[in-house]
Amino acid sequence: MTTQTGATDLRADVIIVGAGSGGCVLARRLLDKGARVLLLEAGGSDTQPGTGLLIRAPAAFPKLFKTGVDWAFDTVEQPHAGGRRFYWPRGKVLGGSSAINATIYIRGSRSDFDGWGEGWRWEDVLPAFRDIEKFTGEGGEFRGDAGELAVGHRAASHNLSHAFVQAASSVLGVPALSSFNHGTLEGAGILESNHHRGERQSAFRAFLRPVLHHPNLTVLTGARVLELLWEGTRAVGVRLRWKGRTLDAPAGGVVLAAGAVQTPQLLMLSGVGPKEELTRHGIGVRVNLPGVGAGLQDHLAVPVIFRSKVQSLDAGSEGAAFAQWLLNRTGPLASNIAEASAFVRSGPDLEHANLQYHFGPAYFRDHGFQRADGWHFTVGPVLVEPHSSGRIGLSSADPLAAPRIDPQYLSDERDLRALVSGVRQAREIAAGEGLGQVNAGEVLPTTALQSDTDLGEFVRQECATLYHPVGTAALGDGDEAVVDRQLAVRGTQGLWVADAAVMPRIIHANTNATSMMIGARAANFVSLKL
Ligand SMILES: Cc1cc2nc3c(=O)[nH]c(=O)nc-3n(C[C@H](O)[C@H](O)[C@H](O)COP(=O)(O)OP(=O)(O)OC[C@H]3O[C@@H](n4cnc5c(N)ncnc54)[C@H](O)[C@@H]3O)c2cc1C
Repeated sequence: MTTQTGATDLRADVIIVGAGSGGCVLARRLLDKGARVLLLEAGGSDTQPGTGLLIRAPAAFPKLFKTGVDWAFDTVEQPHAGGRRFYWPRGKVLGGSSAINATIYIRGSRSDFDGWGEGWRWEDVLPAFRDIEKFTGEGGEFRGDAGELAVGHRAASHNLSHAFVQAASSVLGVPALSSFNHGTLEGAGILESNHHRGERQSAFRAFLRPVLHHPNLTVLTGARVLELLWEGTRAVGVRLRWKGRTLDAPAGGVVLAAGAVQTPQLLMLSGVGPKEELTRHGIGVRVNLPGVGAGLQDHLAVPVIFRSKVQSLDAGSEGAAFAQWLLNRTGPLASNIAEASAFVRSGPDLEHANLQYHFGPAYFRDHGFQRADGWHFTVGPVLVEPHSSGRIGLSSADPLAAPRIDPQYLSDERDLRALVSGVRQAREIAAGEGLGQVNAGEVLPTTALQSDTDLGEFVRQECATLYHPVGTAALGDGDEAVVDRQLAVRGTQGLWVADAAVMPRIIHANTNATSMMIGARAANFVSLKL
């Protein structure tokens, strides 16, 4: 599958590897600055038969799992989480993971970014967030209304989601909020989404599709980058597989935006990474950077599910839901399943809320692969301040092989304790004012499980990724930093990273908005050096 637009040769000022959240925003902002951009995406178009409509219908995202638009990675066995291998979906399509995600739009908090330090504090990143947003609600100093990305409340939220907000705020003693995007992550509220008239707005749809015929833009789909090309320590292009051929594409600079899983893999395949890891796989060391692949963090979610006395989102026929969505872009498929959230501290001594409940007026377990008849709602505690961290390594020097993914889930005891407390609190919320009246009984973990030991075992067996890996090419100043504060790869020239990999510490919320913000800011740094 190929999309070739604008200029037809492969010569560019900048090559961007990966048309995901970071890559699409970066490409658009570089075009705006007059650069010639070659964007290389391993996946295909987002309008392919079989997946195109499922990408556009927001609540259909679980139907995209393990299809052709999903890399469908697996972690290595996780010794602290029942020895399980965790399934990790990642988008392999124009738009990347923003084309298969749950469309929640949420920035991190002021303290998240202040913690990243110089150049990345809240005051530094806020203009970039505002710049990308076309916010449909009440504006104000924190919001942008002139950007490309539709942001705001969905046209409709389920009554159960409103009941959750009421119950969570009264049980947890936190305020009911109209938005989480003002820099503070405390309270309960309906989540904002990236929807436009009932359809998903991926980063590709918002930022690139409108300018696809720009003369300075070439987008190649089905273009798998294998490694970087070098002159000494200067990146001067990439080698790629495209239409069964291996090609070399030169450029004035290269930006990796292949995501937190594959950006470190590409760096290592190109000789940039921890010396021992490269040597083990027979790869020559160009720059010994021990931080590449290290510092991997993710958010873990636990399904706590109840039967509902009122009709839930997933109760009707799938065919009818699809017909309604096709007709006027309303109904269950115009939802994003995780419609509401609440942020709370699992203990009084914590500085920040470390749990984010995701509420869905539906049965959501095992990425949606496991279904159940009847009406349900899910109150899923998600650990947004994990202490465990792992790494991305190589499984082989073969660029077409999947990398070795080891998040080391629950290796820090505090993470298990926080999630167990989250399960207990989810039960309280489900019994709270508003939700208690429609709660027809606990399905998961089941009321039989009450002790810390039993609930701990339940968490180990049932927890799943909330799809937010970050930190594998972290920005900073120390020895473990992979990129500097302008996102340039240390020890190299002409090479940058612009995706979720650069987050030096996972934010306390969903990671898509921040990945796009990183793409937007990267354009400023890269264009200065071209
Ligand atoms: C199922 C799911 C649900 C999620 N839900 C939400 C949500 O509701 N809200 C939220 O805020 N966040 C959510 N996230 C997380 C969010 O989408 C990601 O953090 C964000 O998209 C990451 O952006 P990125 O630019 O780092 O990588 P990606 O968007 O993953 O982009 C990387 C791109 O690089 C391409 N690529 C990789 N390797 C190569 C190569 N060698 N050559 C060429 N191209 C390559 C990939 O195909 C992909 O298109 C979700 C993620 C998933 C997977």
